[in-house]
Parts: sequence; structure tokens; C-alpha cells
Amino acid sequence: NKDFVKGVIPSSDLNGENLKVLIVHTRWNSEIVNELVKGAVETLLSNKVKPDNILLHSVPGAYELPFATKKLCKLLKPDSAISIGVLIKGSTMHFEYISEAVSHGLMNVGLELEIPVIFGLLTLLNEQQAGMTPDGHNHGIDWGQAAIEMAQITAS
Ligand SMILES: O=c1[nH]c(NC[C@H](O)[C@H](O)[C@H](O)CO)c([N+](=O)[O-])c(=O)[nH]1
Repeated sequence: NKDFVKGVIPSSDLNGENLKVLIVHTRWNSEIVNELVKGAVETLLSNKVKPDNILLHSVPGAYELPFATKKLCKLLKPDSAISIGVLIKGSTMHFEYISEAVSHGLMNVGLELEIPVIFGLLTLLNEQQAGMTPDGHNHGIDWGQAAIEMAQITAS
């Protein structure tokens, strides 16, 4: 039906007070990325994650996300990680290849290390799709919620 709500219903018992969450984000397309990071951080804080337990690191671009997320997860041992980047088609000849490689790479990091890695790569056909318009949805919020929920699964 027309008022179908796209997106996810967050779990009701999110509690991040004992969690440490790593956020690895790109500097490519930083205007959009920074908004996504802000959405994720605010969501973590509003669900009781302590500010000192939110670890922020940046990398040049999306292709670096899997390597940096794996190295930083092994070093910092977070309860979960959010990898955030934005690929915009047309600005790269290899849009499909980078997004394919990064999505598989991030999935493997989480499975190999058994640390939940939240997939925060937006693959956009144009900037308008970033959803940063006033009535747009900030996907960073969903990723913050998922980071807590998934960490609680592994912590329980
Ligand atoms: O994060 C991005 N990296 C991009 N390329 C850089 C790539 O991720 C690596 O940083 C680079 O290839 C060096 O390894 C992009 N484009 O090329 O368009 C892009 O849109 N977004």
C-alpha cells in the first residue's frame, strides 16, 4: 500500500551503556559522509553509548574501508563497527567494482573477526539520492541502532 514505510523498525531494548563502537569513515564525499557520521554518533549517544566509547577514524576513500576496519577492529576490539562511505556514480569509472569489492570486503571482516560490521556504504546514482534533504532520511541513524543491536547479540 502507498504508505508502506521503507526502512527498519529498531529493536525496543537498545542499551549501549557498556558498548564500545568503532566508526571508520571516508573523506571522499565528506559533506554527505559527515552528515551520516553525525547521525550515527547522535544515535549512539542517545542510546547511552559513552562518548569515550565512540572511536572515530577516517580513511581516504571507500576502497580503504575493509582494510582499515579490519586492522582497527583487531587493534581496538570494539563491540561493533560502522563503516561509512559514499560512492557516487559518474564520478568514477569503476563505481560497480568498488561498491562490489567494498561490500564483500566489509562482510568478510565481520565474519572473520566475529565483530558486527555495519554496512554504511551508500552507492548513489546522484547526490540527490543521499537523502540529506530536509525531509530525507539520515541512514546514519539506522546504522547506529544496528551497531548497538548487533553488539548486544554478541554480548548476550
Ligand atoms: O569513497 C569513494 N572513493 C572513490 N574513489 C577512491 C577509492 O575509494 C580509493 O580511495 C582510491 O582508489 C585509492 O585506493 C570514489 N570515486 O572514485 O568516485 C567515490 O565516489 N567514493
